[in-house]
Amino acid sequence: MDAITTRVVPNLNLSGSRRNSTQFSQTKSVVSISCSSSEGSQGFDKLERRNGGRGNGLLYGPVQKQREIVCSAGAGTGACIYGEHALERSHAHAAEEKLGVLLLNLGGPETLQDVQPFLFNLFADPDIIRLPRLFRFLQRPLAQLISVLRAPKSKEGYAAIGGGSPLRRITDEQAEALKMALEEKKMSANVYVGMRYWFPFTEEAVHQIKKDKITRLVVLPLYPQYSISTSGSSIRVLQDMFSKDSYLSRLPVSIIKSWYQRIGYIESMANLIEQELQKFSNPEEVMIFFSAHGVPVSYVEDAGDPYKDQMEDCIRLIMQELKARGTLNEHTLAYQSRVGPVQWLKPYTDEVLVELGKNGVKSLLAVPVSFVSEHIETLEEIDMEYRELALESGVENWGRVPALGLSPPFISDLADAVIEALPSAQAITTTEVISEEAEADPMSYIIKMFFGSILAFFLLLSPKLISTFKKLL
Ligand SMILES: C=CC1=C(C)c2cc3[nH]c(cc4nc(cc5[nH]c(cc1n2)c(C)c5CCC(=O)O)C(CCC(=O)O)=C4C)c(C)c3C=C
Ligand SMILES: [Fe+2]
Repeated sequence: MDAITTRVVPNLNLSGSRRNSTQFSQTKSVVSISCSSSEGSQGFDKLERRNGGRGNGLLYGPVQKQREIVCSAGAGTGACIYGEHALERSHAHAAEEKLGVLLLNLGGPETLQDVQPFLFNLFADPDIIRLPRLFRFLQRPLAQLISVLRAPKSKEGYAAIGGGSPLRRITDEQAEALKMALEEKKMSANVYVGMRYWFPFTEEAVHQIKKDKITRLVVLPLYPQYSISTSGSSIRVLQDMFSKDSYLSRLPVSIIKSWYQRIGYIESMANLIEQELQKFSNPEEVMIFFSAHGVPVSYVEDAGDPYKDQMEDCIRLIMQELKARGTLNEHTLAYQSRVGPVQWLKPYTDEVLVELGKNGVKSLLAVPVSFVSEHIETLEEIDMEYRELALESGVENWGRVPALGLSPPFISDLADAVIEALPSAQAITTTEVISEEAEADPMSYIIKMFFGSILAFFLLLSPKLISTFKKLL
């Protein structure tokens, strides 16, 4: 049969109800392209000059009006599975077109000096600290405050793993491996890396895509499950940029929003789990302990983040695969890495570890499941903090599954995901709605910013508040 079978996982409303706030960033001497992320990033211009090679000479432009957009690119939320003929067609496209793959990731500080500006960029993201609209003017002063207070603790963590995050190196290696895997499948493509909070920033990658005159683009966030705080935030930055540029707004784009349900990913995870289980003296007695990065409960309950549902579905699929292979171990899922005073998804990894130890569980295999590279939360939080906690609580045998990294079946499956996504690429169409902030009088924004900064300044000077914050962070 010639029919193309397409399975599209239900769509997400990416625009949600969030609006970007008008952003003031200083006028810079060089503006390669006018990219106005709603959060001017710290370290971006300064390090640009200092390091030259780290970026592309791309700097933020002066004050820009932000517009909310409704995006229709890459219509499917998750995997689109196409029949043979669609694949043939996409190979034919490859002959005429210049294909690009944009890998989106979080980014991480490369040195201890990078930690505070990296944290500023993270907390200045309205998808990370979701303030009510009335208080949005406090986003940047608050990000400054929290990043300064959080930096010492984060620095300790990064110091313990060698003084910086390995994320850039690993993501670059994954990009190279993906390019080769695509070539093996007779698909030639440029693969770009765009980080959300540190070098190379997404804006730099997009600038390069434009320079290279890419004619069709697949966007692949390196997060298996979708969250507003991760893939959602990176995609929003892209939407902002694409909607303001005549070339980018016409470029056919396919966005793979989540891919945890791909059989290649599930099998690769099951392979790693089986390999690590074999290292225990009694593999069948080991509890498989999935530890996912948490998000605040309000993301799921108020903002409709599908992250928790997708995570649970992901664990179900991995366990189903293991069962089919005759691996019948018990398992549990908990959430790690909470930050700040609000409620995060439960159960919390640290609390469950203590409980399991008390209940007599002797062997545990930790499985990081929300990320595909080693990073601070695997190398420091799991391998050091949680391991120690588990051993203190009565667990005797501890193991940890490595992140997928460059695992060949995993990279090969990512290449398949890219090839399958190509035919559905379409231009990002935008319905522009001028946001309230953009419509507002710029003077009132300046006044709000001024008083917000004063407020944040006094908060910063209050020792009592600082100690309260320090306890919370
Ligand atoms: C799926 C993965 C991730 C989700 C969901 C996520 C949400 C989220 N994170 C923070 C705060 C911090 N995250 C930090 C580092 C960090 N986060 C992820 C992944 C997810 N975050 C990764 C891979 C990394 C590490 C990068 C590296 O350098 O190796 C940090 C900085 C480190 C620290 O101080 O602990 C913070 C802070 C929030 C608030 C949030 C959801 C709202
Ligand atoms: Fe995080």
